[in-house]
Amino acid sequence: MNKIVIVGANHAGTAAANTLMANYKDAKVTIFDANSNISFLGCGMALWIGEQIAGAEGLFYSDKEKLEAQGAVVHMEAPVENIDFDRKVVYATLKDGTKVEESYDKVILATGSTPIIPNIPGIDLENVQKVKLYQHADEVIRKLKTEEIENVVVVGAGYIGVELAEAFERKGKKVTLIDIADTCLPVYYDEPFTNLMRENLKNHGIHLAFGERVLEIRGDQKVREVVTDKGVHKADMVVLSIGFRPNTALGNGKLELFRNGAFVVDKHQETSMKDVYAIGDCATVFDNSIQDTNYIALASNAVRTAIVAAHNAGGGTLESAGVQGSNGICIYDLKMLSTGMTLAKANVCGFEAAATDYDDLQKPEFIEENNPKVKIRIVYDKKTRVILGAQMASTYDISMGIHLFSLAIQERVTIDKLALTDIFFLPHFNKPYNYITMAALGAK
Ligand SMILES: Cc1cc2nc3c(=O)[nH]c(=O)nc-3n(C[C@H](O)[C@H](O)[C@H](O)COP(=O)(O)OP(=O)(O)OC[C@H]3O[C@@H](n4cnc5c(N)ncnc54)[C@H](O)[C@@H]3O)c2cc1C
Ligand SMILES: NC(=O)C1=CN([C@@H]2O[C@H](COP(=O)(O)OP(=O)(O)OC[C@H]3O[C@@H](n4cnc5c(N)ncnc54)[C@H](O)[C@@H]3O)[C@@H](O)[C@H]2O)C=CC1
Repeated sequence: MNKIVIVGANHAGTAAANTLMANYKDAKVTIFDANSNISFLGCGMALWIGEQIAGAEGLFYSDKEKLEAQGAVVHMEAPVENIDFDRKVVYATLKDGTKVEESYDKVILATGSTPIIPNIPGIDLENVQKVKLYQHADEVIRKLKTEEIENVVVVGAGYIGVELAEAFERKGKKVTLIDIADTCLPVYYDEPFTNLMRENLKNHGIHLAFGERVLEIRGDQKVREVVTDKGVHKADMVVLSIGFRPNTALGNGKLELFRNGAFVVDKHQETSMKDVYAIGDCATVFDNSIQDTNYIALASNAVRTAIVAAHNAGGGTLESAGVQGSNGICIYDLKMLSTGMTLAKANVCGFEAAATDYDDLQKPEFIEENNPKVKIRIVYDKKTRVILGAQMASTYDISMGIHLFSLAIQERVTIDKLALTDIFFLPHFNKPYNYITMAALGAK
């Protein structure tokens, strides 16, 4: 028997448990999670808040019962308080207060992340909201139902902030979106693309306050305004979305940490200590675009890293292929996708990088319906010609295209090889001179 304890059972922990129980019959899996629910798809939070879906029911895909039906022992509302890595024992408190000690052969840490909370005055005022868990979204929705929430200020115009700004606007709120950077989504896109999203948000009446540093949140008991270095914004609710911080307190000085505090793992998802694995938002990833260790908090990475860890902890051998941080967003029908590095980031990282851009229609001009504009940028290394990143935007569903670039970065394909890659043509779908080919051919 191989005793495996999984700490944290959201996307990463659940995927690890499923993989173990499907493939390793001798694995005795015990799971602890501090929360009362698991598998909440945060990606559906904006759709739920903006009432684009009927409710939250469909945003869960697993629970204690499903995991137990496969053979796991699952403790919910049972925070793990300490791990003795030398004795290989996990210490937790169960819901009824019972203290338990669970020994293991292998432990998988899937403790995820928590939202970063800025250290500014007024942060504890009523109606200053975090947005990570199901409970957070539920609370926001309950408060939105009251008449008193008219002005919503979203701090952080990354993926969560932009998605929630749309959701609040759909609910008829006056929305201000603040970012310390001078644009939205700066982590994922270069200026030609962030400009598209900026215009999109502005055209839907969202007030943009980019390049502003939040100094203070003011109110009586409840929040009333947000003060930045450039002005004051009225606020009945403030939503904080300035990124995630990995939850790694259980490492307790024993495990090597990355610069942001994430558990450093190798390509088997093993931490600096043997038989201790870490997956999902609490761990690092190998980023193929920079060819180095990085931190990229995504549910997609959580699932993949979990599969790798589960096979290695279960007794098999599986190496991660690394990741490119591929991602996408859809705001009022504008779809944007990116993978790897932006040009700006590549240059900051010391690459001699260049970008090749192409704007076109999705299909030949003679297709008069459902034929929107598309925009693409491919970032490559001028010296090696290796593709480093790609960005795409359209109101057309071009999302499958970004996977090609994800694989290209993973496999270190050059821009010249991509230019000659066999890309099919059918007018119902695309052009004979496909924009991917055209952008690649345009590389200097
Ligand atoms: C609003 C929103 C939208 C998002 N949209 C997307 C998207 O579209 N695409 C995408 O790829 N990603 C998206 N993400 C990111 C994605 O949700 C995270 O990357 C993902 O949740 C990471 O999963 P995880 O299991 O590693 O960590 P978490 O989801 O953080 O789960 C960690 C689990 O560990 C438990 N835990 C922590 N400490 C302990 C302890 N000491 N003892 C016991 N249990 C513990 C917690 O209770 C929790 O259940 C979104 C996130 C949010 C908030
Ligand atoms: N569609 C998707 O794939 C989604 C992915 N996610 C993931 O969840 C994680 C967390 O998302 P976010 O919180 O949106 O992080 P993020 O990293 O996407 O964006 C954070 C934003 O906050 C800004 N910021 C940082 N400090 C600030 C400050 N003090 N004041 C004002 N602005 C500040 C940054 O400039 C950045 O624009 C990310 O890894 C993200 O990729 C979240 C939602 C959707």
